[in-house]
Amino acid sequence: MVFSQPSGRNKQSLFGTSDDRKKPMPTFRLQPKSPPPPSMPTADELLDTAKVVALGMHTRFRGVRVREALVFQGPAGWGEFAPFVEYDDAEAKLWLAAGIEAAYLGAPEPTRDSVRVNATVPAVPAADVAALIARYPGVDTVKVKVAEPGQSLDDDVARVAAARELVENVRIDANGGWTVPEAIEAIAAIGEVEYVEQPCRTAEELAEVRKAVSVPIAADESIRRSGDPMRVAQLGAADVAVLKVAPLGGMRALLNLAHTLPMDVVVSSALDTAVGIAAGVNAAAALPNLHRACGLGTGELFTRDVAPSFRIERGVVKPRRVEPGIDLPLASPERTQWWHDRLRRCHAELVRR
Ligand SMILES: O=C(O)CCC(=O)C1=CC=C[C@@H](O)[C@@H]1C(=O)O
Ligand SMILES: [Mg+2]
Repeated sequence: MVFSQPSGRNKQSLFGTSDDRKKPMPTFRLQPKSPPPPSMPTADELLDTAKVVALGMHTRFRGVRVREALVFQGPAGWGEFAPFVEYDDAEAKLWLAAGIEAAYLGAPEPTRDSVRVNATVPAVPAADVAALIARYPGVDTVKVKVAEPGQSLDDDVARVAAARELVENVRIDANGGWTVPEAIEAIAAIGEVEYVEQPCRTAEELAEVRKAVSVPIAADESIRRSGDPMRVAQLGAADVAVLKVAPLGGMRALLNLAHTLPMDVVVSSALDTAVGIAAGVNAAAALPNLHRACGLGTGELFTRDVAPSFRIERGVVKPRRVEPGIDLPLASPERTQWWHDRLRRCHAELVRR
């Protein structure tokens, strides 16, 4: 597989271009007049510069206590390969495509020089919310996790109330944890929010909840894990699309999808290291329209990152180049081997496409 060199707005990715937005799903093709394209990097080339890191977290987040990631360097910068450990190769290969895009093609053309971010509050006790939000100077939006297994609706109501006391705009994320009746009951108990992200598991359930409540509904897993991101739009299941660079296969794939979806988008992290966050910030900075705060402040959840976290000032972050340091918190030799093997399998799947 080959792809073209970066060349202004017509840069191409493994999965599409940022300005050829009529296509419903990104496709790979060459530009006839561009300079001879470099080869797709081999797995050996990627592994030559690869570092596998294990980053501690302040609080457990989506069941993760230690975030593992593989980062590698290419001619355009650093890329990240960090699909969650339970994902199979068919899903994980998109994350590799995103990392290769960042390291070998670089960022799409920006349309803005800063991106508004939200604070992210894991399913912590209400008493801990203020200290978490304090890590996000100047933000006007907080995303609060709800529907955590083992917790009650009262816990959710208390956590959201604690966030509301500090920040004007609150959104909640249930990660598909409610049934339709539970979602309707919980939304009534929690009250006014900016939106409810993925209240239930399926797009059909999201559509049902959306009909029954007045608060906006956002789709996350129904887009990034469904195999058919347009289904949410066809079913009228959401008002907002939460888009993540790595699960969608790259910055340009995200831009293509944002262009095609008939709704507001929010760019969010996939619990990325600073390398992956850079790709998220670059994608958000390249969107022609962006009206809501983005979930790109998750560097604050790590005790240590591969490079200094994106500094949040007055509620915004700015695109920047990220260079991992030399003194990294490396994973064990066994885990490193596991990630190398996984990268080789995903690379083989990408080449086979
Ligand atoms: O959107 C945010 O504020 C931060 C990112 C975030 O919440 C997530 C990142 C990674 C995995 C997910 O479980 C989670 C989400 O569901 O949106
Ligand atoms: Mg979510």
